[in-house]
This record gives sequence, C-alpha cells and structure tokens, in this order.
Amino acid sequence: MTARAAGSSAPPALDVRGVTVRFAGLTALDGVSLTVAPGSVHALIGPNGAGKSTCFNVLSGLCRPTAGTVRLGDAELTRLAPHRIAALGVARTFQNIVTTEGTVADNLMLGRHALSRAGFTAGALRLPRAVREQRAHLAAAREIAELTGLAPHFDTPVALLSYGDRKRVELARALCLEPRVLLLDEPVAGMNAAERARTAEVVGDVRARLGLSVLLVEHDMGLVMRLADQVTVLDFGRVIAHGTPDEIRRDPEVLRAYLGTGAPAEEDTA
Ligand SMILES: Nc1ncnc2c1ncn2[C@@H]1O[C@H](COP(=O)(O)OP(=O)(O)OP(=O)(O)O)[C@@H](O)[C@H]1O
Repeated sequence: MTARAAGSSAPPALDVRGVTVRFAGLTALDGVSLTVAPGSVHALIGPNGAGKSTCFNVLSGLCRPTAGTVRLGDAELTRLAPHRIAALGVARTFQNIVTTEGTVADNLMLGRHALSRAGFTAGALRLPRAVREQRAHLAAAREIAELTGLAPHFDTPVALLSYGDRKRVELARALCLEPRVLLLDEPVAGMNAAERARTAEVVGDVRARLGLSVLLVEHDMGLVMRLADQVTVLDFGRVIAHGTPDEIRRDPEVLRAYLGTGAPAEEDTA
C-alpha cells in the first residue's frame, strides 16, 4: 500500500478546541473540546440530538462553527472546504448513505479519484503515465477490499450485496482516500448482530494495520466499549464526560443523561 496508508508514521493528533455551532437560536455544540490521540479509537457518544453529527459535520467541513478551532497536527482545518479537509487526511462515512450503484471496484476507485495525479485528459487518451497510475490505484483498491473483507465481492454490483457488506463498501471507500483520521458515523446502524460483529472486527483490523486514528459515533454501546480507547460524551451540545470506556460506564452524569432515552446499555456485538 502507498506511504500514507502504510502507517509508517503515526498520524498527528486531531484537536478540537472550544467548538460552538448555533442554528438560529439553538446551540447544537457549546464549546466542545476533545483530542483524538494519534492511532487511537475515540468514541463520541450521547443521546439523540446531543450534537454528534453536527460535530462530524464541523470536522469534515460541512458545517462552519460559530467559534472554536479544529487542527490536525500543525494543519488548521477550521472552515476549510470538505475536499481540502479530505486532502489533508480526514475521511468520513455517513450515517444514512448506503451505496447502490456500480461494482465494489467502481466505488473504491471513486474513493481513489481524489488521489489521481494524471488528470482526466491523460486518462481519456490512455497515456502511459495515466495507465500506470490507474493500475496502481486498482491494486490499492484491491488491498483495501481485502482488509475490509470485500475482496470476494470486488467485481460484484453493490446492489447484490447484503446490507452489512454495502455499509462496509462505504468504509472501504473512505479508506481509499488513505486517511490519517477516519470519521465513522454509525458504522453498524441497521446491521444484524453478525454484521455488527464483523464490522467491529474490520474496524479493529484497519486501525491496527493502517495505524490511523478513528473517531467513532455509534449508538451500539457494545461496539463502543469494545473498540474505543477513549470516550467523549455529549449532552445538549456540551461535553459532560470524557474517559476510558470503564470510567464512562460508571460516570453518574452519563447515566443521568441517558435516563429517559435508555441507559447506555451494551448491545451484543460479540
Ligand atoms: N441544520 C440544522 N439546522 C437546525 N438545527 C439543527 C441542524 N442540524 C442539527 N440541528 C439540531 O442540532 C441538535 C444536534 O443535532 P445532531 O444531529 O448533531 O445530534 P446527534 O447527536 O447527531 O443526534 P442523533 O443521535 O439523533 O443522530 C439537534 O437539536 C438538532 O435538531
């Protein structure tokens, strides 16, 4: 795999400082700070409406914060356009988007598009440089397919895959950007127990093999507790707790925040 994905050097820390987002009178995020340590899995949890998706939207450039900063190492990400944030090594998946078009290979090659250097004209004319580059991208896409368990389906139309596999195509497509930080928005939402367990395994493998950092939004507490090194808890746009999964499980503020929406009980992802 190419240099950035090989994990030869640890990714820089993703540092979120005092981020506030207001939507016409509603404060969706209120001075949120958290740091995703290099190479760690960091979970962002909280009841419905707590601000998790808004936080992801700020980190990926879809939403401009009213105040605060986001940095990846020395690079300032605050208010950059989404494609510039992706180019700096932050890739994301979306909660509700599940691919239905093209083959697995087509989708992964779309993920490689941002890394193409040869340009459209050179590609269309099949100039040698463009052909070589295309071959290298295809090889990288195959490696990602292997890592995410999609290799047997590489040439299969995604419409024919199970829901769990289709959601993993999204994860694989984000990985094709060779990110240093991966933002996973509810990667197991809607999956059955077997699919959730498989995805948890894939995320663990991805982190171990590629050495990237993962920020994870997920309602499945079993998955969070199993994968996360650190957990930040949001409630009504504010950070109410931060710690290891064990500390979070016992935190009275967290238990209080979840009362009425169901305590953060662990679902079975084993
Ligand atoms: N574009 C928007 N305009 C106005 N309000 C918004 C907008 N996006 C989010 N909100 C509000 O901001 C708050 C935080 O929403 P957000 O979607 O970030 O929460 P969440 O923690 O991701 O919730 P869930 O777990 O249900 O996905 C909610 O009150 C929501 O209604």
